Amino acid sequence: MTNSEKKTKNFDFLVIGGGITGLTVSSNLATEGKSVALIESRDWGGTSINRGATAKKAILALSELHHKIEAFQGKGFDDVPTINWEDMISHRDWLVEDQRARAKERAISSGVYTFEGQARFLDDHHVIVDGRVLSADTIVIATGSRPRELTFEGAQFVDDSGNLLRQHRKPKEIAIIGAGVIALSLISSFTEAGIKVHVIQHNDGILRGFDKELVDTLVSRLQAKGAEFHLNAEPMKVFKEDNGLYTVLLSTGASLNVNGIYDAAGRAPYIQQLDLEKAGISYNAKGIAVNDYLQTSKEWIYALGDCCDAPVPKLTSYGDYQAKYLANLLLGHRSDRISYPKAPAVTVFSIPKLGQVGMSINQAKTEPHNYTIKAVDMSHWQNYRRVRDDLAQLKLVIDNQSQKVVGAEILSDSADILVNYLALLINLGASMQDVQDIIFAYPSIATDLYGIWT
Ligand SMILES: Cc1cc2nc3c(=O)[nH]c(=O)nc-3n(C[C@H](O)[C@H](O)[C@H](O)COP(=O)(O)OP(=O)(O)OC[C@H]3O[C@@H](n4cnc5c(N)ncnc54)[C@H](O)[C@@H]3O)c2cc1C
Ligand SMILES: NC(=O)c1ccc[n+]([C@@H]2O[C@H](COP(=O)([O-])OP(=O)(O)OC[C@H]3O[C@@H](n4cnc5c(N)ncnc54)[C@H](O)[C@@H]3O)[C@@H](O)[C@H]2O)c1
Repeated sequence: MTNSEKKTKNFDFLVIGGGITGLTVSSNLATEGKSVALIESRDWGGTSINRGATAKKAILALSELHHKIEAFQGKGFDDVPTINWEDMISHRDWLVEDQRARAKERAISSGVYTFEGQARFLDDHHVIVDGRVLSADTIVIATGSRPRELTFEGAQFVDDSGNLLRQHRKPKEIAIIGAGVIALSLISSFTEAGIKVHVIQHNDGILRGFDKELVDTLVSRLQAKGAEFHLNAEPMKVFKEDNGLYTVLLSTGASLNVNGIYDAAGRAPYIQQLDLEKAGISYNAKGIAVNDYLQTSKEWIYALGDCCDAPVPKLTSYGDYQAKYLANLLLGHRSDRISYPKAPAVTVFSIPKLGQVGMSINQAKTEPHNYTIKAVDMSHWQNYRRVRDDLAQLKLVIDNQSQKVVGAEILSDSADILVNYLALLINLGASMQDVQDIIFAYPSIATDLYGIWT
């Protein structure tokens, strides 16, 4: 240790990573009078605010409007306006900067001591950041994830998918590697702006965890809007041309000429920079190993969010849930193991959106004696017809024994709303009578629940 490293500052809690999970856990601890240090190396608010959901949905706001106006062309709108790409990205910048500043401000106003710089462990009680040594009785790791590293020739030309959303100059044509949730959430925002999008997927499994029929309908819509799917294709080599464009050679023999190529081929825990070995913390390729209390192999060091290997999806919603649990555990408000809600809701924010709650259709199909799948075409229902949501489809998973809905998948512009209503009903165990006993504002997506929840 150097002299400056010897001036150690002690805290009750030390939290590494200022994403949503690190911010929530540290603010909740500080609010109850604990001394808490929070360290962030890049952008306050982490992936979610800067490169994920917030950035994506800022742009989706305009893409959805554009899509709707197009659906009403000749039915109230004569012309479809062109999206001004530069202005749309500025709108994103404004929202992201605003949310980033508020995220840091929220921590400070809760009493958290914030530090900026890359933290790494010196031992199992000490962390160094920007030449300063910080120590605490309890340490929380919330360093998130990064795009998975690609290894083909020219992979250095492939950009982080998050950078797709902050490029001020409009590209003409782009390629995205991977046809998972990130790619499918982003494509519509580009095609609505008139950008040609190539999606490269190394097998034929687009959005693997979702019902194939609904995914195929979504893919047909995306293709009609200007997306081209290259299935059973892998990038073999990327090189930069003299004119600034990139050539992507695919395993199928095809070659693409694009303005940019982006990595949406899965994410990996961002932990290599932490020197975990010095603290004796165990980890694997999926993240830092944790038990059901989110404790690592050192019992006073915890990990949560995208950087840990917990048996749940790596999503903001789960990170936030873990952060609230952990703060309560560390404050002594609870002592039980973490358990996760039985019917979580997720949405792929494409146009139309694809929502899933509770048991998936794929899972239900493997147990036909236990579950019945009911397909409902909602496109002629007034809520959907009114807004020309012509693809609206719902699939319900019904438990044969209880006759209760235990899962659903929805393809619709309003899937995020309906999926959350269904999450409420499934998680609260609502009966048919419970729903009939509520008066919802009529007519709205909620009033459709009278028909769905039978
Ligand atoms: C394009 C995209 C779209 C997404 N959309 C959704 C969505 O719609 N809904 C949803 O629920 N989830 C979504 N996700 C997933 C979601 O963003 C992550 O699950 C969430 O951000 C994880 O939060 P976290 O706090 O664990 O990690 P992060 O948000 O990654 O935050 C970790 C922070 O730690 C910092 N850090 C790392 N190492 C150090 C260090 N050594 N010292 C100090 N600081 C460090 C990083 O700079 C980062 O700011 C999306 C992800 C992407 C990429
Ligand atoms: N709306 C949401 O909830 C949301 C949105 C975006 C991201 N996320 C989170 O981000 C995580 C990462 O998303 P993602 O889309 O990167 O991962 P993903 O695992 O969903 O999809 C990656 C895809 O890339 C394919 N792939 C992998 N290597 C490839 C290669 N060399 N060439 C071609 N294809 C390849 C995979 O088969 C897979 O289909 C998600 O698991 C999720 O937790 C959530």
